[in-house]
Amino acid sequence: MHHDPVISVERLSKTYAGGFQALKEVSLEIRRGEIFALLGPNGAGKTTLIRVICGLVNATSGRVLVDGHDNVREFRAARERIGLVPQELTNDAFIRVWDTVAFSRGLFGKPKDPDHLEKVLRSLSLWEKRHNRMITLSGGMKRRVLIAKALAHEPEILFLDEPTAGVDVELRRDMWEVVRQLRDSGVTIILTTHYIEEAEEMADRIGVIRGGELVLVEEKRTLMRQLGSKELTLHLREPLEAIPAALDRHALALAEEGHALVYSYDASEDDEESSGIAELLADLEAEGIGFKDLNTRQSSLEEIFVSLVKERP
Ligand SMILES: Nc1ncnc2c1ncn2[C@@H]1O[C@H](COP(=O)(O)OP(=O)(O)OP(=O)(O)O)[C@@H](O)[C@H]1O
Repeated sequence: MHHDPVISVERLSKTYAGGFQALKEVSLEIRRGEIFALLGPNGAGKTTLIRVICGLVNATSGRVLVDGHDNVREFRAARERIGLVPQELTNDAFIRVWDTVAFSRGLFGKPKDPDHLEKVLRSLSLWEKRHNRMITLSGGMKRRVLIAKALAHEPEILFLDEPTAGVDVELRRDMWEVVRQLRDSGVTIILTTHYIEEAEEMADRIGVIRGGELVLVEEKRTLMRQLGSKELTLHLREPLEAIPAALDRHALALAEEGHALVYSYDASEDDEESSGIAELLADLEAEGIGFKDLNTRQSSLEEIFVSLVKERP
């Protein structure tokens, strides 16, 4: 993957006609070939940001470059590089799959290219359904058709606005696989989601938007390493009133009214030696503190996200 930006968003602000400011000086670079997940609570501005980048809504200030093209002054050049999979399923119920996908390509003034459409439909496992009317398709198939429509004009960048909202777990996994294959074929993907699990599973980088502000942009791995800590909980045979001084050197806390000891350590130090667990267990034994059982857990992206969204300035 290269690190040259395929999209540059520069100090973008959007105030809607009623006076509501939906975006506040958002700056962001999307790297060519990555999967970028935009996370944020309801009303945070995710859809607004996508719509401004795609040129469907005008920014109040700031600018967007798509592959170096200003998305307002060079609208056509910018827009033809982008495919957008919208949130809602708004399709003519009686149109046939092939026709609706071909129509989408036509909207961009691209010449007919049955070979390309075949490739797209096959990659989405829609080839057998190409003569079907939309109304005869399952929800999952309909979503695939939306993706096929967005890919019909051969965009380099694909926006997916909550691609799996309201779909069952199986279909969600199925969509993830489709998105991964697209990325592997060289398409840059930007998706918005409410599902932390989705970002955790799919994204190379994650952006968190809150109240119109981009509060964080980070590599998923870095994020999980920096913020993800592991906890070891020991359920004690006898409750403790306080942590003995001999255990001071360990990062311990008492829980469950003295019935449990919670030890926190860095999740990136996964080997026994650097986690300090061996020393802790030795010290516990020396102190005569016995435990019934122990378990570990790692903070997930979900907790990281919740803490980010909660801690308002
Ligand atoms: N056309 C509009 N006129 C006025 N306000 C709007 C308009 N569109 C959106 N907003 C407001 O801007 C804010 C951001 O909306 P947006 O749809 O971008 O959020 P979102 O992060 O995509 O939310 P969700 O996750 O619910 O889809 C919301 O408070 C919304 O009410």
